Amino acid sequence: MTDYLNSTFLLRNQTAVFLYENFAKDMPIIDYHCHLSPKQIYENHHFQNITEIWLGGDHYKWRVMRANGVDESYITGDASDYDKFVAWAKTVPMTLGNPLYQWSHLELQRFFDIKTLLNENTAHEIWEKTNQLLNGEGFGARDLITKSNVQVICTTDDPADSLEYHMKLQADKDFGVKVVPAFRPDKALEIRRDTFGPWLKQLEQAVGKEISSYSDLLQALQSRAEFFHQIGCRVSDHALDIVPFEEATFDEVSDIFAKALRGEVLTTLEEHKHKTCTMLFLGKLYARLGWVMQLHMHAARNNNTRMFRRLGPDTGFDSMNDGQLAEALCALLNTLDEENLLPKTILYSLNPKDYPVMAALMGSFQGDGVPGKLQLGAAWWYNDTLDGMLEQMKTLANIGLLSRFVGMLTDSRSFLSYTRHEYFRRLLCNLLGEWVENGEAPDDKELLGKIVRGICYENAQAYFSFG
Ligand SMILES: O=C(O)[C@@H](O)[C@H](O)[C@H](O)C(=O)CO
Repeated sequence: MTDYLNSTFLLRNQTAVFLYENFAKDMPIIDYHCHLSPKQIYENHHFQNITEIWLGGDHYKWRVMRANGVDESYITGDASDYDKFVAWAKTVPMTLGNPLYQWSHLELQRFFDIKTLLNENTAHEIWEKTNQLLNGEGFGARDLITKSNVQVICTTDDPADSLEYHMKLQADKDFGVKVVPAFRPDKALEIRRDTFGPWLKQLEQAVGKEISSYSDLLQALQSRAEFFHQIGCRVSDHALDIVPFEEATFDEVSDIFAKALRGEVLTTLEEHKHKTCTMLFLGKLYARLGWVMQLHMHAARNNNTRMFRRLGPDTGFDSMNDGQLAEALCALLNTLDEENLLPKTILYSLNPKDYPVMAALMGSFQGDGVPGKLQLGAAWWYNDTLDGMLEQMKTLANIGLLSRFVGMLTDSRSFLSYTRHEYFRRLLCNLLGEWVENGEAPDDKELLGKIVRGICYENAQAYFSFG
């Protein structure tokens, strides 16, 4: 059997190998979007076993286990951790072709030095070896981050969050990794969801005052954003499953907010007016703070009502929205730009049909002397696959500037997912290497090295200015 995932994994030509070894492999990681727990980082959480760290919250794995016919009790149910791991081990061979197959073995190799293929027959030995290591020194959350050469971690945080653990981490001079929050005010926009009322109470607690008007809401959001800024936040994040754009006066939206506070049902039009007005307020706020605005668009979340009632969000029952994007997104960006208050913005869509639309639209708003002011976001979720990453990079190269791309992120809930950066860096170097060896690009190692270093690290360092 060939040495699986060997040193030239995904590097199919000599130029690719040279670029990866000399310019990509050792660059630090700036993980500017993830869902890791700042509490677990602060506490250097030690994981009981491989099931906790690998399967504890990873709905990517849960989805393929379901598709493989595994009973829910072995996924999110009450089966033992060992039985859940065996169920995953039985599934892994069936994932061949899905990046989970490569990621799983890459993680076993990079963190546990295990080169054995995971399957039902090897499950027990791998369970034993991984748990022995996890229960020893050097496998706490902080250790895994440090081993992965991570320099910055951007978690995903609600405006009402106390940021207790971010502050504790920043006071801890023994931990050399910067852990900063990202401002994710989705619940402020989702005015028709039943989460809105309870969340408003949490926000009132956080700002120490009642929120009884739309003006109060905006003041509270601004106050929290300024607090987040003090704690090092330089990026916001929005899940815009659809991009609404319905202009309305401040008074109209204030009336809509009052109607919601009275518990009255809002129309879709009223919801969209609220979302549009709030997004415009926040976009201008981000521009004034110098933040980056991330828009995660066209997810179709929580499709399975029965399972949503049972398990809640982010449990593997999401898919892609195939709606239209161009007009509303252009109106949002243009309205902000007209006041010279369009922030640095990263556009993600869960539907790759939107890549050329977003890449072309970006070109209408680049400028202000900021290289890559608008970014085509890294291949997201169902697209962070070999094909998806290549499609995103090729679209950006064809329509915009790949050289100014701020590169990969893990977007993960697992501390073992940093191998996704390696996977991406290998793909990037192979893409450039193929262009060189096909004669489509010059064999100019200085230029190629500058571009590779930029996409792997230097562009993100300059773009996010985390300090
Ligand atoms: O940030 C998001 O909305 C998504 O990334 C979502 O959290 C999803 O669960 C995910 O992690 C996809 O990688």
